[in-house]
Amino acid sequence: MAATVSFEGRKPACLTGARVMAVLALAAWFLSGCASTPAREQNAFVPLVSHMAARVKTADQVALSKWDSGRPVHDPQREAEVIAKAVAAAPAHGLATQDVEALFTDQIEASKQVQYALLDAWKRTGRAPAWPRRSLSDEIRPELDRLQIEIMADLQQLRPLRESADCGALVARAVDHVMRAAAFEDVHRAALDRALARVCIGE
Ligand SMILES: C=C(O[C@@H]1C=C(C(=O)O)C=C[C@H]1O)C(=O)O
Repeated sequence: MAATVSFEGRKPACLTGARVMAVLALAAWFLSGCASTPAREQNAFVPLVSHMAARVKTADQVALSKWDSGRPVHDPQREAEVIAKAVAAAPAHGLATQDVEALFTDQIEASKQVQYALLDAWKRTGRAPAWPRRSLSDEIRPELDRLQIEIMADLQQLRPLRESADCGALVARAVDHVMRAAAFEDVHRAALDRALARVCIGE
């Protein structure tokens, strides 16, 4: 046999049964660890973080629409509407109006952070990407309204956990999970951190 010939009849020390078993066990342990990583990341904050990330990502389309229309990033009337709608829905979700006002102020700030960053980048090159255009009033804002409803429902579910000692760590892990799954860019990640600023209570 080739192996016998090449080792001149001696069984190589590195191929003892015990060592083979040890290597296999190590591989199984390593693979089981890899396979279970995403499951561990499925903590209770993942839905909220996903919806907030989707809201942050929508800012790409908002920025593009504003590039085309020349409208300012900051629209105080729309912001007041967004916050008023969320605050009106707060009692039905068992949430304090001040809490909801703070959380949606953060969502809006996060959106503007992305918009300013993208518009600046486009100004530097003198052009915006050739993405398909979507209407701000008929498509993008209604999508933001839908995400607002999802975010409110998530917040209702998370009420006790938001006050727990490990809230910050759970949120941070959820961010990592969502960012990896969606392959977002640095600008979105920074804005998502901004959006999440007041999710944990009593930090
Ligand atoms: C998203 C927009 O841009 C800004 C961000 C808003 C938001 O995140 O809801 C609201 C108004 C604007 O200040 C928009 O104009 O619709």
